[in-house]
Amino acid sequence: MRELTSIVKWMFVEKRDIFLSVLFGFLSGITAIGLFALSGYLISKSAFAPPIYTLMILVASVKLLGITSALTRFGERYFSHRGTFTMLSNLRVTLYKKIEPLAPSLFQKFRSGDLLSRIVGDVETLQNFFLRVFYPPIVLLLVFLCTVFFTMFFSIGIALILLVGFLITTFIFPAIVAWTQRKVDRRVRKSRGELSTELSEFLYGFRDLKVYQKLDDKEDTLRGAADIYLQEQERESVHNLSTEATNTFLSLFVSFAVLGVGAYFVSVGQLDGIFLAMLVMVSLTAFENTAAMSVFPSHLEDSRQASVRLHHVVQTDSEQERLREGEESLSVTTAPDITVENVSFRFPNEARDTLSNLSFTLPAKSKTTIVGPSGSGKSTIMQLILKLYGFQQGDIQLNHQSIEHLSQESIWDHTNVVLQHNHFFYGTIRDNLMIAKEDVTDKEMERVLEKVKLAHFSLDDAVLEKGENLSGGERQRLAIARALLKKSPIWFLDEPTSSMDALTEKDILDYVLDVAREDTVLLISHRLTGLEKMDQIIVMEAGKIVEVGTYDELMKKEGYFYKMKQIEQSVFLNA
Ligand SMILES: Nc1ncnc2c1ncn2[C@@H]1O[C@H](COP(=O)(O)OP(=O)(O)OP(=O)(O)O)[C@@H](O)[C@H]1O
Repeated sequence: MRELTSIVKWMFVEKRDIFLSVLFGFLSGITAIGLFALSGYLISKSAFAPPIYTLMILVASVKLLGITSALTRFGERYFSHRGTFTMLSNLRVTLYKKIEPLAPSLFQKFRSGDLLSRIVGDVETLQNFFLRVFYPPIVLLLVFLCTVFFTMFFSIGIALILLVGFLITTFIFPAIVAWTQRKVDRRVRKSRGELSTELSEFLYGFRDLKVYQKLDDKEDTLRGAADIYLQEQERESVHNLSTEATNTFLSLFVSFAVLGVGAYFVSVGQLDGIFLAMLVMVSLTAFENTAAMSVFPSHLEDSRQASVRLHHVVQTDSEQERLREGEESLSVTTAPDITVENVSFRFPNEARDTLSNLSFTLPAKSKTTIVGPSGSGKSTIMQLILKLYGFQQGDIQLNHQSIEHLSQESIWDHTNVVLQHNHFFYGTIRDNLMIAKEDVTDKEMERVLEKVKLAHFSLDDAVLEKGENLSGGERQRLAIARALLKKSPIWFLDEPTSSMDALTEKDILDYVLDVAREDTVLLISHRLTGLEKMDQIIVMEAGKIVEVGTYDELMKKEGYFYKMKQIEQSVFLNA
């Protein structure tokens, strides 16, 4: 319940619609009871042939109550739905704000399908929280208290029957149902998450599954997950329908009890017979509203589980939260120096350190390359400087400001980043370039495209999702074009030219280094060519730095770098 309370706090920012929904719900419930009570009284009274003006007043009142009831019902629906949509948007915005700083470590904890099912499905589920869980019981309680109070003027005994019936249908029965509901709901939710996970894996991996002829196996798994989900949904529907039927039976039973006991009271002279039909109508109408309580446990449980799952996604320890609150902005106008001091890092749930005791400095405006075998931790160090992961030991400073105290956004703001895999959005070349800078002109973009040898594209050319219609080298050049437009004083380039031919690679890297001559550049590279012009080369192996120096120094030393270079040359000559 703690999770539900905190999620509700994010949702219930706008309180006006909540108040209006309760008010109109109450007015609608009470006027509906008034309408049917008066109708019952009118029928009984007509049997005694009262004066015509009495009938006229009664008929006019019935009509007035009918119109009021319809209008207030409309008001209730209008405000409750408007409130629900506002709450959902509040929830989505708050959730996004909380999730954003947690990426990419979030993918460490959740598979993407599961995450999607939580962010979309569970948020959607919570739309029922206000509509079916929060305000209907408040309205029901208010309407019932007024009804019981009204009935007391005619018969205390019947008022007591209504009260007992109310307690059973509104509290006792839903509480029993809620107890069994937990298990049913948990199974539906679990199977939905599994189906969503399988489906997203199937879609993402479709091409590879096809090539490796494993499509049928995966389809079977997917069909199995879908069947389980359907079975669980069916079980849930049967459970909900039987709950609804039992609740209706109990409500009708109370109205029969009112009729029977009322008839007895009339026969012993404790109740005027003219009010009997009215009291039965009151009971029937009042218990009509308790039908909503039969779905209350299922929606409460749904909302509770959805909030637990959402809470789990955005959970951060309070220490991290505190640090985030005290963060400052990185303020640099020229290229800063970057110092890494005794940094050790281990990915969550991993047994061994990925980086151990790393120390190096990137002087302001310097050009540094990190080289090393695959898996030695080159990309990881870049991700730590970008504050995408928090490290366990050591410190990283930008211009002597520890990144622990700097906000992620301000670091990214001052950095041009080209990663190994860059994302491209469905749209045009222009849309994909404008992510770097919104006020960039077409001329600037065309110039940059030309510099990265993409002049054959126009800004209006289509880009498919994830850049599917571009070659690997074109995707990398487009990512470099994006970074060039950003014009920030720090450059992080993670194998930005690995899919390009040697000539294009050389031309583009030369151009980038020329543009970045006044900036601090960190380039991760697999290839050991063209490193002569770098100010320093850091050689890594198995998460440790094994050598640092200029190209000439490292070659002269004839150590690890020298050996790597020899191997590369021999592979090149043998190819
Ligand atoms: N999200 C992750 N969770 C757990 N381990 C990871 C994660 N990402 C990378 N690793 C591991 O950390 C180590 C270093 O990875 P990293 O990507 O930094 O290597 P790299 O030197 O950049 O390799 P490459 O040249 O192949 O890109 C590898 O052993 C890798 O398996």
